Amino acid sequence: MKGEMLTIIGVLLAGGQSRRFGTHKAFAQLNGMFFWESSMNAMKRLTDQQVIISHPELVKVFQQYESYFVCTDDDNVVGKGPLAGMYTTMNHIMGEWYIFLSCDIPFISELVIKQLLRARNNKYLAIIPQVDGKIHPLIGVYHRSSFEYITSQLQNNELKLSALLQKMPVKYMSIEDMGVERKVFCNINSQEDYITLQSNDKI
Ligand SMILES: Nc1nc2c(ncn2[C@@H]2O[C@H](COP(=O)(O)OP(=O)(O)OP(=O)(O)O)[C@@H](O)[C@H]2O)c(=O)[nH]1
Repeated sequence: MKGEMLTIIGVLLAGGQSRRFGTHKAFAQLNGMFFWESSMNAMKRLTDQQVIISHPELVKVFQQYESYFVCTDDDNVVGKGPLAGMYTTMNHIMGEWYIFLSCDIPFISELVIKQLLRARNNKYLAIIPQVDGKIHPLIGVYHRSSFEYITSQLQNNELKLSALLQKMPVKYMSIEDMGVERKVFCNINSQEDYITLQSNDKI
């Protein structure tokens, strides 16, 4: 998998257990579209290569859809949450920048990703939205150099993304900076969230 340096790698993180949701939430739907497709569509046109880093049960399912590169977390980090997916992708696929998106943000839009990418410069290792004081590390753009921080977090078993971001130079962007609606950052964790989403089309 390692090879020529690509510029921007789009990574869909879909290796979670969805314990709170009860079934794999990547395959929940809003308006006839799978949640994972909303994330992929938001970044597809802006990236040189797309990767789905998935749960072992889902690899074959994802492979049916399009010719995305689909893989699972490396054995040495399996069970360690989203950081494991970030590590695995960076370990195998060379890029300068990586867009990491979770698979439970059905309102995500291409505009958000464009705005995060526009903010890239050599001062920051990550560009992350911050909405009403809450950070969204899984709607993020990360530089290749963040790999060493991710590796160190995993080695120390510090698996919270907020802890990772505290160690790196990060640019935080508000909804005003990006010119987008608050709604695009809604994420679905439980059936209750999903029912609310279906009844109101918002949370
Ligand atoms: N590759 C990979 N992705 C993960 C892993 N854990 C979570 N994710 C992804 O990270 C995003 C946020 O996940 P969470 O909602 O925090 O965790 P989850 O396991 O999906 O759900 P819960 O079991 O309810 O906590 C989702 O897109 C998950 O698929 C993991 O171990 N590996």
